[in-house]
Amino acid sequence: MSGYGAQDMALPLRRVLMRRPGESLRKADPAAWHYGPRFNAEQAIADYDGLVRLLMDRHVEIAWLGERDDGLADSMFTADLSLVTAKGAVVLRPGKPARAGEAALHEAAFRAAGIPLLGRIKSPGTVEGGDCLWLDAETLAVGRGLRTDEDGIAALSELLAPEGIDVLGYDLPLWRGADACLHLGSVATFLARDLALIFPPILPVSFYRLLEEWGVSMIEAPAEEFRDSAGMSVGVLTLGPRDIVMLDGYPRTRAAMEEAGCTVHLLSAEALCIGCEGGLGGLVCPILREA
Ligand SMILES: NC(=O)NCCC[C@H](N)C(=O)O
Repeated sequence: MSGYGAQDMALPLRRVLMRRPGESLRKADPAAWHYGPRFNAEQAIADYDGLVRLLMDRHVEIAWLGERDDGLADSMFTADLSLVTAKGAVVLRPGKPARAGEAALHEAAFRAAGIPLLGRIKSPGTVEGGDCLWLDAETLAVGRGLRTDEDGIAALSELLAPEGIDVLGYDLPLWRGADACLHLGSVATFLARDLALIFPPILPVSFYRLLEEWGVSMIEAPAEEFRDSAGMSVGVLTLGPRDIVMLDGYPRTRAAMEEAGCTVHLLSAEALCIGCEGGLGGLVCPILREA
């Protein structure tokens, strides 16, 4: 497969960029990386392999970023470092300083895959992919918070404007503080173009209004499961419209999605997602989403 372009959050996932955790995760100091008490590197790697099997069973093509012992413990969260458009990849600049070295890995992977580089976010701006949600191919909503800042949003907007893409910024709350990971995608995930899973207590009001304007139906994630999952219950992986992978152990969130017509696949990945403070959706950088 050679196509690229993923300006949509829910079209069928065909091709992705991933990085299997290995030595860098094994050697990670949990306090330095802000990993939680459920962190366990060996279990996280086993959890990750479960996700890979699920994607391979579904014939999703995986382009691999090779694992090296380079100390980039968070680098399995590939969704945060790039956005892939129909015109090429945009390599982002993470707001978490320890992740800065990941950008070069992504650039090299796109070069190797023959995917042109549309641009990159440069200092001083920061943008993380977890903050970026496509409403349609011409409209990108971006959360402005601790990981993505005003300079980054301005730079992304300038880069994408010639492609006819509007970039809209939405303020995120501080929530659990400067060291924690909170993205726009932590509080809203598209399950289909017209359906989103949201966590209302910390959803930006203006973004909520935008979803209403766009006619998006919203499912509210149960608060106690959001809390018990340390905020990871909303960050599901959308394989295709209403075709969802979520963390096992959150039955009320699952039931809410099933009632809205979703097929839900469960993955046991506590050590990986709750331990490493990232959602399932963050583990996959879509290269191609296509009907
Ligand atoms: N999009 C995502 O779900 N990203 C998760 C990133 C987790 C990683 N530990 C971080 O703090 O950046």
